[in-house]
Amino acid sequence: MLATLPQPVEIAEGVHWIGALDPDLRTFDLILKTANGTTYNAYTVRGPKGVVVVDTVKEEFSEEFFARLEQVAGYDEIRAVVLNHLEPDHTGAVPELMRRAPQAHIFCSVRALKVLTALMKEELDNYGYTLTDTGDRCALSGRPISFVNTPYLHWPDTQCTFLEDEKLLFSGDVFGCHFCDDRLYNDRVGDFRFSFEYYFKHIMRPFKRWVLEAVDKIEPLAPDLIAPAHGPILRDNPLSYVRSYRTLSNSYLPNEVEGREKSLLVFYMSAYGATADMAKAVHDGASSVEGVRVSLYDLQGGEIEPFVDLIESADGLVFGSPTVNGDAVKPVWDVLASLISIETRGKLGGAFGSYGWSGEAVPMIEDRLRGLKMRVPAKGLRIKFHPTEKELDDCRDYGRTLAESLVGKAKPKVVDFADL
Ligand SMILES: Cc1cc2nc3c(=O)[nH]c(=O)nc-3n(C[C@H](O)[C@H](O)[C@H](O)COP(=O)(O)O)c2cc1C
Repeated sequence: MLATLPQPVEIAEGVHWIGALDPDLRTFDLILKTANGTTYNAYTVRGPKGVVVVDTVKEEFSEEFFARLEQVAGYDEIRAVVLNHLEPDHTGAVPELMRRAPQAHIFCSVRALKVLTALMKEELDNYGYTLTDTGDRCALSGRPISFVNTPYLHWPDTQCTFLEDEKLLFSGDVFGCHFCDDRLYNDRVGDFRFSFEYYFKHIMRPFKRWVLEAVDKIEPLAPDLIAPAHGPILRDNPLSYVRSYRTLSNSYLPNEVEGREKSLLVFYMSAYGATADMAKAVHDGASSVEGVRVSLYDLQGGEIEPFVDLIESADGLVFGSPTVNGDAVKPVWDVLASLISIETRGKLGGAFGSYGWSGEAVPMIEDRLRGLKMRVPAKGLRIKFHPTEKELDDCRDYGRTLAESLVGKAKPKVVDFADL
């Protein structure tokens, strides 16, 4: 039975897990699926001078959290509350905890102040708080603790907290995953590798460059134990999870070797063949530019997931969609929506498509590309119904212009047939 752990669990000398289990959760933060629910891990550290609470739980699990906390500490013993990440699933019980232990001093990262203020509102004036940065050290409850800021893993505010005498890293969402199993430890729970990688892919991947910076700071600490805010506590070979963050981040980094050929992907959808003909011409035009490798994909024939990996390592993306009922077609939107888990800033973008009378699809796609912080160097190409030979030349020109912009021969050219 995985539903409840009645007692706090001592995971190191004077350190207790006092979190909550949520085995029935199937969707997290609207975007993540979880076949195994999740946990909201919170901890206490007892030292000669009192108790530190590290993180809390989602608000609806507060009762469970306070019940466990009360088994290991009195509220008047709590000297500090460390907040590694201020997302509501870890801070839901913080306002009530502070009311019960108003003498406690809050520690969170410099970048967390705005979220802390939003969380506590005017109540924050009642409490003391310290904003931490990498390398800050102090003796909380009489035990040596240092902080490691890990910005953008996965919010600006995130940090890890290192209990030096136990070499225990409280890592917040870093190295976490959505996997609920009341056996708690990585060497005792079921196989959760898929969950760990899925979490990385959807939560950490867009910030992979920040992940690499964080790993550079964490690896030298050589933690003996990693206690994340979700999922199993990593006591068996904890450094392997740190290294796997490095490997995963590197695997998603585009190949930035100077002088390599650029990759341009052309995606399209077409009901009657007009946008398909445009796509082939855009592809041919782009392919005529030396140093650019161009690939053409009909979205009718593919699952989206593998495209996302291709897109991450590509330098440019062009989308072709007919206008249907004043919009671009759903498979195109599906790809564009799935780009939230990857880094698109600075990639080249373009759009083209056939239309009948109003032609909204192309400008709508361009807006989305700009919203993803992509560079749209030439105005998108719209053609009424089936393209003529002359219009196919325009498509080739458009493809060539985009490809030239990719290899630096940029002379952006405005091609607009809206008035045809
Ligand atoms: C169901 C349907 C709805 C359409 N709605 C629009 C529209 O809102 N605006 C427009 O400009 N064209 C509209 N069209 C016209 C198509 O965009 C046009 O036929 C186009 O050439 C189709 O391109 P394709 O051959 O690549 O599918 C519509 C066509 C269909 C079949």
